[in-house]
Amino acid sequence: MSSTNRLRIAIQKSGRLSKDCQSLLKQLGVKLNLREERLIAHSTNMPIDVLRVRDDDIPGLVMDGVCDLGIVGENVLVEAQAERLKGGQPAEVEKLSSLDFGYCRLALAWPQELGPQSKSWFQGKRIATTYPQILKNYLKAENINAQVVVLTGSVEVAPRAGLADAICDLVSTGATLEANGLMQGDTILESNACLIKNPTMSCPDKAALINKLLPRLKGVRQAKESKYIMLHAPKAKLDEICALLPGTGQPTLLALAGSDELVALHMVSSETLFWETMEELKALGASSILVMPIEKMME
Ligand SMILES: Nc1ncnc2c1ncn2[C@@H]1O[C@H](COP(=O)(O)OP(=O)(O)OP(=O)(O)O)[C@@H](O)[C@H]1O
Ligand SMILES: O=P(O)(O)OC[C@H]1O[C@H](OP(=O)(O)OP(=O)(O)O)[C@H](O)[C@@H]1O
Ligand SMILES: [Mg+2]
Repeated sequence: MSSTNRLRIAIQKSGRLSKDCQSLLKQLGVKLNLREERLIAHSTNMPIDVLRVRDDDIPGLVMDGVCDLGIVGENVLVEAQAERLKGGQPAEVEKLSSLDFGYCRLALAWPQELGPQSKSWFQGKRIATTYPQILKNYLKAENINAQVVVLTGSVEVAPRAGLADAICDLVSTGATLEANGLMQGDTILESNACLIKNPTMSCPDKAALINKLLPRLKGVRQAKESKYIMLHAPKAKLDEICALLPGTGQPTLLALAGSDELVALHMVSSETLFWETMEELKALGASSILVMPIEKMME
C-alpha cells in the first residue's frame, strides 16, 4: 500500500476513551509507536495510521473521509450528526460495531433541594449542556419550551453559578452529580463507544484490511465474554454436573490418570461461573474447579 492507501483510524488523544482505544488496537494486533505528543502514530506491522485528536473532531473526520475509521462515543456522534443535518451538510457514517467501553448516559439533572420534578417543571427553564442538538430534539419531542445554554465543560456547576436552572450532562456512576448537589432525572440517550466508518470509502486494499480487523474485533469481544472452565468430575454425576454448567457449549471429557471414578471436564463457556454454582458443583463431587480468562478466540 502506498502512504495514501494506509488505513486512517481516528481515536481520542487523551480522555475517557483513549486508554481503551489503545488497548483495543493492541488486542487487534495493531502495533503502534505512540509517542505522547504525536498527532499521527504509524503502525509498525500494518498499513495503518492512527490519528489522535479531540473526540469532538472524530465524527467530522470520518464523515469527510479524512479518516476511514473512528472510535467515538455515540453521544458525540449523534450530536455531530444532528449539527450537520441542521446545516444541510452530509452526516452519514457506517456504524460497524458498538464497543464494550465508554458506557455513559446523557441525563437531565437539577438542584437536589428542589426535590423530584416532572417534565412540565422544565417549561421556561434554562438547561445547560454540551449537547444542544440532542437536547433540543428531546425538548421538541416532549413539547417542552426551554432555553438551551451551551457550555463546553463544567456543566454541572452551571446551576450553582446561576447560569442555568438545570443541566443535561453525561452520567456514569452519578458521583459528579452527587458531588455537585444535583438530582438525576430522565435519560435522554444511552451511549457506548462505537467504531464508525466512512461510508463512501472505496479503496479495495483498505476494505480488505477492515475485513481482516472485524473478525478479530468479534474474537476479542467473544474472548472477553467467555471463560475456560476445567474441573474433575465423578463419572456417576456427569449429567447433573453438565446441567449446572453455563452456556450451550459441549464439554470435552478426558480420562484422568490413575482414576476410574473421575474424569477431567474442559469447556469454553459464554458466561462466567458464579461462586454459588461452583459450590453446587463441589457438593456433587466435582473438584479442582478452575475458571480461566481467554485471550483470543476464532471460530
Ligand atoms: N464518566 C464516564 N464514564 C464512561 N464514559 C464516559 C464518561 N464520561 C464520558 N464518557 C465517554 O467518553 C467520551 C470522552 O469523554 P471525555 O470526558 O474524555 O471527553 P472530552 O473532555 O470532551 O475530551 P476531548 O478533550 O477529547 O474533547 C464521552 O464523549 C463519552 O462518550
Ligand atoms: O457519573 P460520573 O461517574 O461521575 O461521570 C460523569 C462525569 O464524567 C465525565 O467527565 P470527565 O470526568 O470525563 O471529565 P470532563 O468533564 O473534564 O470531560 C462527564 O462529563 C461527567 O462530568
Ligand atoms: Mg470533547
